[in-house]
Amino acid sequence: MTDSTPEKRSWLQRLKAGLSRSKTVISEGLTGIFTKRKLDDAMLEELEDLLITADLGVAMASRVTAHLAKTRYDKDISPGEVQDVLAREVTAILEPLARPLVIDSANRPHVILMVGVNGSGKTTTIGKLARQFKDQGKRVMLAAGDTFRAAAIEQLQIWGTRTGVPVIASKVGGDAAGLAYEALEAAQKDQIDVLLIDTAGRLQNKSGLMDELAKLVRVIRKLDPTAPHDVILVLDATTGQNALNQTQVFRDVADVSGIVMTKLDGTAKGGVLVALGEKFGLPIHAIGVGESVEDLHPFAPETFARALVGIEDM
Ligand SMILES: Nc1nc2c(ncn2[C@@H]2O[C@H](COP(=O)(O)OP(=O)(O)OP(=O)(O)O)[C@@H](O)[C@H]2O)c(=O)[nH]1
Repeated sequence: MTDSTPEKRSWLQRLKAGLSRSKTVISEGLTGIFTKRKLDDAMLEELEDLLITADLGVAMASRVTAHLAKTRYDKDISPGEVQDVLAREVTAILEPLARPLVIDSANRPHVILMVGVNGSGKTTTIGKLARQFKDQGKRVMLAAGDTFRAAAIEQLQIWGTRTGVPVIASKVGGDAAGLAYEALEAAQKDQIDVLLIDTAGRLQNKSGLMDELAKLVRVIRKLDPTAPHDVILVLDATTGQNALNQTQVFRDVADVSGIVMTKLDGTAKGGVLVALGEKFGLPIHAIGVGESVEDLHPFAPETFARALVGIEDM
């Protein structure tokens, strides 16, 4: 696919438009700082503050400033040169983490547990993934494992209808582990390729959440000792630094194997993906740049990095 095809252009434009608020913070900040000709301590300090404000994290901020201090101190430097250094550093951190979700056909089905706080975009992401897998010719099933809220069950059912994918659900207050067991049993019987299990995301009660997820995993392992094959944490980019806390908690309560970051359209906090990558090193499977199905896109680190820092030549 070339850059000029409509599909690539449209998702790229959504990403760029979405990240434009982060981009503006960074690129306008750089233009403000690098007005003087020679790089000095004050400029380096302002740069460090700017990168922290833009949610890129302390580690990235100190590394970039240390690199510039070493290579460019007392030399002329333009905002564009700093943007290039920044884009390269961000790409270097995120490149090893970009990993498309791979469905192993040896797993029958491949079981994906979706975790994350309520409102993070979990259900929407499940719907988008269901559609994408279905379009690849896979047989997909959904399990409404967030049995606490009627709205969560209904929403998953809507996605099921929309994508033509069966949904296993119970009534509100039902046992999530029992439901997951039934779903896996049905999926095995129906020769399903991918089973996506929604879960409740009540962070307020960490030990409750841990018990619930542990029980769910224990129960489905009675049917398939290798399940779940992926545990995907869905994070909302607009929560900024909160996404770091959420990752910490979910990593403690579940064996998170990768992340999807949603709502990168329209936030000034997109830089948090860099801080997340640096701190936890979890694979990044996809990013969400809007509410419709085609807005879930495999993560492209360099494109993301350049859009984030505001390099325009894309
Ligand atoms: N702009 C934008 N909105 C999104 C994206 N992903 C999800 N949303 C919206 O975010 C809201 C919350 O998404 P849900 O999928 O309901 O979130 P959830 O984590 O399942 O939350 P509950 O259903 O409340 O548990 C919905 O209005 C979605 O349409 C995205 O990438 N961009």
